[in-house]
Amino acid sequence: MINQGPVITIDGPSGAGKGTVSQLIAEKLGWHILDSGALYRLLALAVAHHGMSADDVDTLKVLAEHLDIQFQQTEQGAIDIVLEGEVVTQAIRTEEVGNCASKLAAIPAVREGLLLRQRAFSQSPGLVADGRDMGTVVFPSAQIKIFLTASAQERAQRRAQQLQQKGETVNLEALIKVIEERDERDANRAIAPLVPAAGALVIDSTELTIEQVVEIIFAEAVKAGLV
Ligand SMILES: Nc1ncnc2c1ncn2[C@@H]1O[C@H](COP(=O)(O)OP(=O)(O)OP(=O)(O)O)[C@@H](O)[C@H]1O
Ligand SMILES: Nc1ccn([C@@H]2O[C@H](COP(=O)(O)O)[C@@H](O)[C@H]2O)c(=O)n1
Repeated sequence: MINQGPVITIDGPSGAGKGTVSQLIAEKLGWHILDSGALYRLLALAVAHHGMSADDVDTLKVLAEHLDIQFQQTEQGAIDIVLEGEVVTQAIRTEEVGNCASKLAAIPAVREGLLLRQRAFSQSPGLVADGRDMGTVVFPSAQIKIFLTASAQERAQRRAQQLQQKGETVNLEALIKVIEERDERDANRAIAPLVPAAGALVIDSTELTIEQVVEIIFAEAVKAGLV
């Protein structure tokens, strides 16, 4: 693997705060960011758009390798995610797309198809990589490995708040069930299951604020001489 700079991996279950924390750490360090879940979500959307079958694993692998994706900076400094020419930044964030992504993510050919694309994000001055297998499979030599978790109840409440802010109606019990199902599938699949990487620092954020989590990880970066 060509490593173009240091890597901090942040793995963990859905809603643990990986994306939020990765963004803040990357901003603080001036590093690149990889939201690997977005790649699985984009693939799920592309599969639906093309009416493809999840059984056709050879075609899925080719699609994963060649998926036409762009991350475009907007004038406001946000990132637009573009799939095959269409802005899908919001469309990929639904629980339905997350669930389809999680089903595709259990297929070895899909993971192989996305592997090199993910590694290509490792560029100077450094990368913060958020996902499920960043520390175990994609960047096993990462300088810092974090496993960020929180109780399913807390994660569902955070997700509910997020959805309510977007004007969506939420059934908390149903959301907990969906989150637990996704956890179960991600943690028990045969390939690249969601487990803490060897040597990972496990952070349970159930009782922590976003700022406290960022502080802990930043302190690790200082300790490792990355800052
Ligand atoms: N420690 C925290 N305390 C309170 N809210 C938090 C905390 N961490 C994250 N959140 C909030 O929880 C929600 C989910 O966070 P985020 O999207 O970062 O999770 P995630 O782990 O990336 O989830 P996914 O894997 O599904 O993308 C966001 O609204 C975020 O602001
Ligand atoms: N490294 C990864 C990242 C994600 N997945 C799968 O994609 C689903 C959606 O991810 P989000 O982080 O955007 O919620 C997730 O449930 C995983 O099944 C993965 O397998 N590996």
